[in-house]
Amino acid sequence: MESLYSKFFGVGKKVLSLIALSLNLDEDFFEKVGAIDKPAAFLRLLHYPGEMGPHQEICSAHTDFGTLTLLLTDGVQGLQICRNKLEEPQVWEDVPHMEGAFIVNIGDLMERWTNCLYRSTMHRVKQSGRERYSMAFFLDPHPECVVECLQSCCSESSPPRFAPIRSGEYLNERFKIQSA
Ligand SMILES: O=C(O)CCC(=O)C(=O)O
Ligand SMILES: [Fe+2]
Repeated sequence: MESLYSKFFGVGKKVLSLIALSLNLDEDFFEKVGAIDKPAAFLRLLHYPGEMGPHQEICSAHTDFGTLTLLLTDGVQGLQICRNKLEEPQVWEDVPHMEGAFIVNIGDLMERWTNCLYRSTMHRVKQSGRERYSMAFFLDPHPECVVECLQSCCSESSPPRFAPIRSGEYLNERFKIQSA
């Protein structure tokens, strides 16, 4: 489990360095500000039994709260994304399984950092009638990490949409709402 965690961590770090380069930042920017942190990053092992009652969605539509999420599934279909979460009605697309590939979901804190340049991915899991296993690795920043609009993501015509916030404060609030 330890080495699996380290592998996910390494891939997450690499993806974050590519995102940093795409934003004209140093490649280790997110690492330096505490966006990637042990043990804030955590791995969730998921098992969906084949028969889950009358509900169509076995994991309802949501965005993940943190920086990035890496997903590995056993290939059983069910995961869907909505490319434009603001559109009504929402349009859902199946995420095709690619052997050996990670699925990368952008989280809400990355959306805040980039002033919506990178939008957090709205996703859900629909029941397929088949048993399904997946692993989700959530890259959450250090609780003290302050998430504020990046210079390269705002301008006079596109001012910051979100106030700076400490990651711990933001995530606690989201978890509280989720479990209410
Ligand atoms: O099982 C999956 O494919 C997705 C799980 C998920 O979105 C989550 O745990 O946040
Ligand atoms: Fe999720």
